[in-house]
Amino acid sequence: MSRVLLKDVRPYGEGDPVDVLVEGTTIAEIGASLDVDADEIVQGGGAVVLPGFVDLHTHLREPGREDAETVETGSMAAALGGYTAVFAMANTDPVADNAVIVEHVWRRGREVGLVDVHPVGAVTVGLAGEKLAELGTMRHSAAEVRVFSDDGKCVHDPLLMRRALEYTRSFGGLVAQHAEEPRLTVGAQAHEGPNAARLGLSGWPAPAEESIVARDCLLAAHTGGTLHVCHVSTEGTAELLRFFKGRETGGSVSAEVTPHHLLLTDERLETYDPVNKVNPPLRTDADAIALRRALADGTVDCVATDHAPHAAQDKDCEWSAAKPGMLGLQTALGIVTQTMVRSGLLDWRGVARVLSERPAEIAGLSGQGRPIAVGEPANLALVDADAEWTVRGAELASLGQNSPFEGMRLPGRIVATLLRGTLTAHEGKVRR
Ligand SMILES: NC(=O)N[C@@H](CC(=O)O)C(=O)O
Ligand SMILES: [Zn+2]
Ligand SMILES: [Zn+2]
Repeated sequence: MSRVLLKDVRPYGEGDPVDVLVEGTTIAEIGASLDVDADEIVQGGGAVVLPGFVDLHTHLREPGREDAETVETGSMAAALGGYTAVFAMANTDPVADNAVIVEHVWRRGREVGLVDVHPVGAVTVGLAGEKLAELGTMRHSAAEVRVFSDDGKCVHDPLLMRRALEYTRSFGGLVAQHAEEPRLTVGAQAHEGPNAARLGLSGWPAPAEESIVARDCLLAAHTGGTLHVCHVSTEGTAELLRFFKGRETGGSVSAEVTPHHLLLTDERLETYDPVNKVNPPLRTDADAIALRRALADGTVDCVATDHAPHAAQDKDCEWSAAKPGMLGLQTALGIVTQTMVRSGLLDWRGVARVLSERPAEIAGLSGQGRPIAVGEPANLALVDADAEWTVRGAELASLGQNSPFEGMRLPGRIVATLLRGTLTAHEGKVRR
């Protein structure tokens, strides 16, 4: 059995440094200055140990756009970012709306072996919003799909959404909704407000998101289904979630916020640089502040990256022609450290909750988001909380280079990532 010794680390950033011995796939011993042999020693230098991160919202672009990202390059980015599990969205080409495609993505993830790649199944055939996909077949495939989403598009037909909630309920699945009322966002290019007006960009109004969130929370309660709200972007959505989560109902609702919606606002649109184009759009300062608060108090359950790599030709063009989306996997921890930890809104226990424990619970992953304790699976991320680094899109593992954080100095560096006891990343390099 292989043994990895993590020297001088602080679980959840608490107490004096200890050593953590990993044997095979599990944590075997935790104690001060362990005197044991190991195949590999990782010098922690006081680094914070957290459970490996779980991303409920990743775009890996395979099949179909392997020029933007593949399961392999996306897995590398994930490992370097501290992730041990990612959920690969279904808006590929062909769409992951059947057992063949989800099994392909699942198998590729296993072959690469750097992170657990869980395919998300489409809710409707071809993401067309007209007919339910074969959800049960995907659930019972080798990929064991549990999370279903038409992300990129909204399941806007309320009857289809109702049926999806009812059907997924029958096998313990959930529907992750991209909340965007399409009639309110025809031609939308930017958050509807003074900045978009001044820049001449057509608006994406907050109620386009909020009206769908309210409707779907009502449907989840009525059907007893499980709803997950993707990339919450407005203060109003946070208020709605607070209201619906406070009600005693049969259904269940969870929500995620992206790192970019925690940090960036539509003030960045001034330059018309399409690296800032994303769906839902960057909003106002007041929204970002409300989202941080909602994440801190649990109204928004977790952080999900919405990692959306794009090929250069889809971003290096005029604003209206550019595709929406931004890289996220390798910068998420840095943004969360900056917006949530440095601001005092979350401690490292809280970071473990929003980046690992809650997403693992929402998706029903039994081996992820576990306590850092003897006998538990060794899915771990080591974080140098004090180190700062400068983001360079070209140096990130993704094929696409569309990072809006280019040139920013971020706190919080991933020292190492372990997937079931095996180092997948160490000192900025992927381990194969
Ligand atoms: N977020 C984005 O702006 N783009 C995503 C789709 C999505 O998450 O809605 C993509 O697939 O590129
Ligand atoms: Zn989306
Ligand atoms: Zn997405």
